[in-house]
Amino acid sequence: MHDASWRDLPPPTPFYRWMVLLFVSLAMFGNYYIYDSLWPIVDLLREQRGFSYQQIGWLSTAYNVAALLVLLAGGYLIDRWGTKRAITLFALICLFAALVTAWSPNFEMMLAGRFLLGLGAEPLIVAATTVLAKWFKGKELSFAFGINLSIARLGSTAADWSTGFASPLYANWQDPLWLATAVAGISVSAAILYWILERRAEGRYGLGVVENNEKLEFKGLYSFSASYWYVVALCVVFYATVFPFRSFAIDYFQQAHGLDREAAGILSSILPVAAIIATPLFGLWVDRIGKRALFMAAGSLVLLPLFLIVTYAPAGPLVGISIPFIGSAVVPLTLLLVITVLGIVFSLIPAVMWPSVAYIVDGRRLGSAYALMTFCQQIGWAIVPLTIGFLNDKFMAGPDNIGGYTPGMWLYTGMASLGLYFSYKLWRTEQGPHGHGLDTITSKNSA
Ligand SMILES: NCCCC[C@H](N)C(=O)NCC(=O)O
Repeated sequence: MHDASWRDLPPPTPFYRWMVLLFVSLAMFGNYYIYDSLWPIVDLLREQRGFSYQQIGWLSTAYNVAALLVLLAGGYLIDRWGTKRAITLFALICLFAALVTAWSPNFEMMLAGRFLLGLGAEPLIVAATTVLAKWFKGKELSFAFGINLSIARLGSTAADWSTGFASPLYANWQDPLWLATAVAGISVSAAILYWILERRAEGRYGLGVVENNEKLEFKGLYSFSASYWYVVALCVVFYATVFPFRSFAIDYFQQAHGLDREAAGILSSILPVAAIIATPLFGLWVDRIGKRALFMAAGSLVLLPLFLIVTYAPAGPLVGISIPFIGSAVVPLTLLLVITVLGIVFSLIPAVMWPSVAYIVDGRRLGSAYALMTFCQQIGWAIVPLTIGFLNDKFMAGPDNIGGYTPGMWLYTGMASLGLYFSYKLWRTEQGPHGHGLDTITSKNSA
């Protein structure tokens, strides 16, 4: 709680604000790195530990199950402890989770590690959003969110790139996970530095107050409009397609397309790299011209054929990619084009979809609306990796039977068609009398 004297204090200096953004974003960097550190070792887990694809699917789903449980209480805990304690505690949980995942060759232990990661990582993301709202409200909030997401996604990129810069570690499944544990240490250190900064700021600067931020409230669920539910439905199917695809992508590129691990990691990294560059640009563009529902429908349309192109189209000529200090790769042109386009869609849809909620939902219920959307997101994202794992096992997918990966690709395509349907329904609704101006409000004509 803030007393009246807080309002008399000067606002934090820009330097102080950007330092807070940097440390909170570094905490997110570690969080994303640990999550994605598992995907470059899928083949090693199968070869050295005898895991099935479905067990790999469970390692992904365990994260979401924990996130679903903790998201119910996450907002309450952040309010009760304050963001300083909450971020540090959640970063420590992520560190412990990384340690448990790396520790034992036992599947159940690894599952427990991924479950713990879900307990720490998703509320850390919510707490980071709260910090940004507190420090940047009325300033460069959207830009700060963009930077924060880009630094977080650098964590995903670094995990993919570790197949190049840390290639000697990939002789066994465990060493890359120890590296992830070390990166988790960066996350905890950044959280502690943020704590110190905010503590020093108290009594010196007046910070904004964030009320009812990100609290999940099921009451009043029925009063959200049809447009809100179409956005939520798109969010569910979109992330349930892209995140599971990323989880299995490196292994898929190795087994079905014959790439080595380094090349597969570099290829997979194009998706987050494209997102780092293009997400803020799409955000700026859509703010200028509106057409949000149309952009979401266009993104969904572009997504639709990509998994079938990867499966059925000729691989095309080989092309070289070189990333200074990281490594180089020679990959088929078709794969390169598909992953680049997927990266553009992975920038476009999130850049438009998340801010669109603010136009559809009353400001007082925005926190609740976002929390509900994230909750639903986790449900779809929990189910699909398990199903992909089941399909890959059932159809005996592997280098000697690459057709075994095809049912999974059809599942992604089915999800993408649902995304196209929901985004079309959203666009139609927004054209009619119950629209919220998603396609018409721009930075020029908004009040
Ligand atoms: N390893 C990434 C997990 C991010 C989950 C988070 N709930 C989310 O959806 N963030 C938005 C994004 O587009 O990354």
